[in-house]
Amino acid sequence: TSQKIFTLAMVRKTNALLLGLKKKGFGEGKWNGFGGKVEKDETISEGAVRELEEESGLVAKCLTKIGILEFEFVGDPVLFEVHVFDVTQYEGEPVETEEMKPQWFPEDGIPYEKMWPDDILWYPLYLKGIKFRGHFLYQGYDTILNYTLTQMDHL
Ligand SMILES: CN1CCN(c2cc(NC3CC3)nc(N)n2)CC1
Repeated sequence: TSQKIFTLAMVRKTNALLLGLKKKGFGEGKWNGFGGKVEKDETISEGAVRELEEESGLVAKCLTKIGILEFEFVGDPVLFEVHVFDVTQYEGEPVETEEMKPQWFPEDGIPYEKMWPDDILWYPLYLKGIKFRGHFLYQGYDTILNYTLTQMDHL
């Protein structure tokens, strides 16, 4: 199988999480962190910083790798590998862009029903500061056939 590397930056402040409503493309209509593809000439974290600024206007000053999520789709040989980062120090205020409409959510008010089905499984670990590696087998884009989610001490 081939692997496509993506980034996902989760921006947090005291008891609140910044999510963006994806306005077009993959994941349209879902709330999510900010991210995209990693270009050939950049590291994964450089890609995460670039996508966060492109999609939200925020400039990450400090980001921590907190998870790796692998997504497999029945019948599709391409494996998605999503590198998840926690951003606690940033410059600027979130702005709506062509891609994303940003909104702060309280940690106990995450709109899971309007997010990818895997989020409700790994967000609780993320919000407790637990680093994780997960592998999800999807059938289509709405059904998780099975998954593994493992706590990691170092990423
Ligand atoms: C550039 N993006 C970043 C976010 N990303 C995903 C995917 C995902 N589930 C996969 C079944 C699709 N779940 C979350 N939370 N994010 C896809 C690629």
